[in-house]
Formats: sequence, C-alpha cells, structure tokens
Amino acid sequence: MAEHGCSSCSSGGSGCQGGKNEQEDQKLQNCLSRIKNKFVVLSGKGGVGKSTVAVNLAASLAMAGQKVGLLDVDVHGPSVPRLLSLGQSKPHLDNQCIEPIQWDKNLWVMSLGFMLPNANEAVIWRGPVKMGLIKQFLEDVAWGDLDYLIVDCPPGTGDEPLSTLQLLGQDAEAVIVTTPQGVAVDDVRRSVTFCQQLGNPVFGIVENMSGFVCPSCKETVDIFTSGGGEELASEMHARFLGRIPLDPEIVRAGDEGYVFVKTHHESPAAQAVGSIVKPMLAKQELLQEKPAGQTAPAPEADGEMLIAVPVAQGQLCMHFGHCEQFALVRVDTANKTVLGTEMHTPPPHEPGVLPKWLADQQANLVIAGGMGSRAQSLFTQHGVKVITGAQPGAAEEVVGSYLAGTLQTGQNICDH
Ligand SMILES: Nc1ncnc2c1ncn2[C@@H]1O[C@H](COP(=O)(O)OP(=O)(O)OP(=O)(O)O)[C@@H](O)[C@H]1O
Repeated sequence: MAEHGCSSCSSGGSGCQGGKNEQEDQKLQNCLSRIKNKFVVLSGKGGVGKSTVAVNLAASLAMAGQKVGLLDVDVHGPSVPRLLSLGQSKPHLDNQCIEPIQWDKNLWVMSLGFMLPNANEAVIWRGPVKMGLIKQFLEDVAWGDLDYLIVDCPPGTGDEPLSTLQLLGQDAEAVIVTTPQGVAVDDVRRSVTFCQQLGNPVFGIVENMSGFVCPSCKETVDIFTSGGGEELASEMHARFLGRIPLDPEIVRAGDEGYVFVKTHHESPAAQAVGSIVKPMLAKQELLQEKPAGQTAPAPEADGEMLIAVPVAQGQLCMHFGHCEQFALVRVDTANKTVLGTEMHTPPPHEPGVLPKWLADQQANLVIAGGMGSRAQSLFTQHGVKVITGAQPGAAEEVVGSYLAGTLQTGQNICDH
C-alpha cells in the first residue's frame, strides 16, 4: 500500500478517537474515499463457494498488481483466515487503528476470525452490534489506499450484507455466487432483488461448481445441470461473469490453506476465475482513463476500422443510450480517410444490448459523448474500444478529427 494508515491517522495524525456521530461518519467517508472499487461477494444460499470465490478473486487481483483489501464479515462463520492459512494471525493494534494482516505484497486481510480467542468460539450478536463491528472494520482498519476492496458476506440477505452495503454506499457492486441447480438459483434471485432495493448495482453473477473437471483426463463434464446462473443473469439483466467448474483441488486448497489460483493457474477453474477478474480489472483501467479536456490519440495501427458514433438529429448524441441511430463509419487509418458511412437503427436500449449489438456489427471503436461505466466495461469485454467525452458534431467530422489526432474530449457527462 502506498500510504498506510486509517482515515483518522492519515487526516490529522491524532489517532482514531471515535466520538460523535458526525465525526464517525466523516471518518468512514474518509476511509471509503481511499478505496477505488468496492465489490461485495454475496450468495442467496450457504455453501455455494462464496468465500472460495472471494479469496480467489482477491488473490487474482493482487497477483495482477492491484492493491487489494479482503474483508470477511461473516461474523458467525469466518472462513477467510483458514482459506489463506492465516488462522494463527492476530492483527496489531496501533494508535487505536487495526493493522490488517498482510498476505502478500498487494493483499491485506481482515476478519472477525482473527479476533476470536479460538476457532470454536460461537458469536452471539444482534444486528446493531454486527453493524457496529462492520463499521469498525471499514473505518478503524488501516486499509490505506486500495484499488479494490472485496467483502465476503455470509449467505442470505441478513444483517451483515445489509449493513455492508449500507455502509459502503451505492457505488459498492455485488458479485453474486450461485451453483447451477434451480433451488440455488431461486435463492440468488432474492440476492439480486435485495441489491436492487438498496440501489447497489449487481456487477455480475458467477456460476460456481458448474461441471466437473475429471482429475485424469482434465475434461469438464456436466454432472448436474448447468446454466442456471447464466439463465438468471439473462432474466435479471445482469452480467454473467462465468462458470467455475468443480475441482477437487479447490477443496484441498481450502482445507490446506493455499490459494488455488496461485498454485493451479493453468487449470480450467483458475482460468475461469481469470475471466471473471477481467471485467473487474477493466473497471480500474476505465478509472485511470485520461482526465477531461484532452485530445484523443489518433489510431496507432494502419488498416481499416469501423467506428460507431451514436447520432440524434444528425449530430453525435451526448446520451449514448438514447440515440436514434448509429453511424457506422468505415475508415482507412493509413490514409486517414473515411471510406463510407452506413446508418443503422439499434435495438431498443436495455442494459448490455448495445455493446453486444455493436460488437456483432464488427465495430472496433465507439466515439461517444457520455456513457456509463457499466456500458464501458461491457464494450471492453466485447473487444470494442471506447472514447467518451466527444462533443456534438456530424459523425464523419467527429471521426475525421479522431483520424487527424485532433478530437477534443471533455467530461463524460453520463454518470450512471
Ligand atoms: N469450484 C469448486 N470446486 C470444488 N469445491 C469447491 C468449489 N468451490 C467451493 N468449493 C468447496 O465448497 C466448500 C464450501 O465453499 P465455501 O466455504 O467457499 O462456501 P461458502 O458459500 O462461502 O460457504 P458459507 O455459506 O459457509 O459461507 C468448501 O469446501 C470449498 O473448498
């Protein structure tokens, strides 16, 4: 972590004093403002592999060079310490801040499991006490500056997930884990509506234990049904993040406390985790995009490109999802010339539809005024590049400026 310290330590050096509600809220906000991406791992049902997924996502992001915090708020059954072989670790208390346990150079971990005198201790706490504890885990733990915070919640839609989402705020996104069977999928549907009611976006759905990797031939075989998570994602207009097959090595890794994606990175299950992490990393790349008020760089490679521009009333439309048509402009980047333009009417705007439709049209790049971060990461997933913040103008003029390396980009005015 570049700068380590809890919000109070870093803001005034006077230590974490708690005290009045206003000060405490400010302290929480200070701490949260240092975390770029917040993901809460949820499931409607117990035992579907939520903690396993949370640990492997956090480790994969850390292995990709991101600064990651992993917070286990499963008050009644904290399993993260065991999964990471950190069962004996005790966090250091310093100036009333709690130092998270460092697992490797990019991953810091906190769990109630570290605080319990022994693993067999039963915790009997009511909702408000749990909320207080989760708040402490967010504001008194010296997370410092993080690229990602991954929170592992207990199953269901009880006190812990509710408190976590309320405390993190509406920019925290849910990764919902399910297994393929119908009964689990019904429970997960409740998790999706839970997030919707709280106003938190569902980043996507993971179907875990989907198919079985044969230990001898390494083929993936569907021993139960599969596809339930994907069907649910499509029904709820959520992104389907991928399927992780059943792999006996995952159980061994969990029991012995080593991280599966680190030790078995070639396996189909680790590859599946890698695909799930990609859109999470894409979010970070989007955050690091150039600031407003710059010139978009001209295309680097020579050849033909198809550039899509959302258009309304003959001009680039500032609201990407509300355009009347798309101008699909074919260009020759070597000669910096427009070869031709076709106007296409898009299908009705629903989440995820336009990125797929434009990818199907073979578009390489979209030049837009405003576009939400979710749509941007969906384009990235489909291999279509995005420039936002372009100003109104005729589509071919906008594209011409881009080819000439003079396209001015301002603020991305779409904030959803
Ligand atoms: N893809 C997988 N292949 C094989 N075993 C798996 C897989 N995913 C998880 N498991 C195993 O399933 C068991 C339950 O996993 P885990 O503890 O992660 O579930 P959970 O949903 O967090 O459980 P809880 O409801 O108790 O919080 C563990 O033994 C774990 O190793």
